[in-house]
Amino acid sequence: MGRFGVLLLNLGGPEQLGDVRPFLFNLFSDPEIIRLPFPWLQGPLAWLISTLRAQKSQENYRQIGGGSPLRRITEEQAKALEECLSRKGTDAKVYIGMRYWHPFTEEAIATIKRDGVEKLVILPLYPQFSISTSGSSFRLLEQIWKDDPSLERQIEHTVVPSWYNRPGYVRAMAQLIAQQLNQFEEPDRVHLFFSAHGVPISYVEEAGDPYQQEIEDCTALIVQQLNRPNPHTLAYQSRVGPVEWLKPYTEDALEELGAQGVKDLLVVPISFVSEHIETLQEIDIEYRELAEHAGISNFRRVPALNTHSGFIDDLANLAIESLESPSLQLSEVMHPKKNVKMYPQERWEWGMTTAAEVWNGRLAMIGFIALIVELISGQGLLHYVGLL
Ligand SMILES: C=CC1=C(C)c2cc3[nH]c(cc4nc(cc5[nH]c(cc1n2)c(C)c5CCC(=O)O)C(CCC(=O)O)=C4C)c(C)c3C=C
Ligand SMILES: [Fe+2]
Ligand SMILES: [Fe+2]
Repeated sequence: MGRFGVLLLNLGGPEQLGDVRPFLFNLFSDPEIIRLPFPWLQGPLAWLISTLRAQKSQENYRQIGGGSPLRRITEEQAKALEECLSRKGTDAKVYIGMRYWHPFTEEAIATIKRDGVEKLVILPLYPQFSISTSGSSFRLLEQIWKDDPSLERQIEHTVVPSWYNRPGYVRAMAQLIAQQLNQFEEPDRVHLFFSAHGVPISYVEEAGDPYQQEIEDCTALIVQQLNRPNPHTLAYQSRVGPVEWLKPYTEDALEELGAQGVKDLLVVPISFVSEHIETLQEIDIEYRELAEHAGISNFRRVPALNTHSGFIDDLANLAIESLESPSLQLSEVMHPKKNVKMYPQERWEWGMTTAAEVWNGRLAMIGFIALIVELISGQGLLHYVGLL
């Protein structure tokens, strides 16, 4: 029997304030996060936005203790998963590959190769698939595989694109919600507020990102499992930049519920399984304040799953099922046969025409001038459009 491995994919987060700028640079350098028509703009824009956004972002990380807890929690999840697999009779090593910060995906693959892993399950810690999250990590892995053909020979891999509909995960979520509901004075009067991380609407409508559908299906499954009379709302948080994102926006939905007279509200973060800046800072501090202003006097939140035992148990079952019957290859996830244009920059490459070349030049001039103005004045287009 060969050596088994499970690679957990996650985003990564700055561990100290000094990491914030380079972390943001890595994030904005990713074409799956900022989709630009011209690849050469990516580096300069990533530098510009990360430099200008760093201060505001650092302030948010300062409010949660000076760094993201993501690495620590992901390591705890990996350890719990490894132990659970072992209890179930499967000896597998669990690795962590972060997309934008340590331990990077590249390092994880180097270790996996050195350890002689022969069967690998690639398991994102995002329950729902998005081009901007799991898709981005899969794309990176595909590139790593292309750059090192020995990986294909050594490792039989299988990819889990998403798992929001796993019964154990849905049960664990419903259990956490029920626990919180029961602590309210009148549990049935509480409004359940599912808050998912947003993505620009063009990801869904133009690029065919299944994210919104998976979020909606996931919410419906959890509500069904919970089987309580509470009304519920689904909204999208953490918008960045000038374009339209999935709606309703969390801040608008909170205002509206406040105006309708809702007093007791329980927020359920559903697109991420660890505590992170957007639960600890954005929900617990920013949205709480906004909700209280809107008249929602009793604002509480369901904790993230972290190492919830039912959740880890389900992840272990999922990993074992995938090891036993490998199914999807990276190439199949990345280039699906169905009619979905999952990876936008491929389209742009096809669209490189003379007209695009002319626009290249014009945009370079506009961008350069805007950059100078912004750097001198500290105010400008990027502030105006909301990227900073
Ligand atoms: C399912 C979860 C996530 C989706 C979808 C997602 C898309 C997405 N994110 C940005 C921009 C930023 N994200 C940032 C941090 C961040 N994002 C997620 C998850 C999803 N992102 C998490 C868990 C975190 C926090 C990690 C941590 O440190 O705890 C940040 C940096 C923080 C900040 O400055 O606000 C940015 C920027 C875009 C543009 C996007 C979709 C295109
Ligand atoms: Fe994000
Ligand atoms: Fe945010």
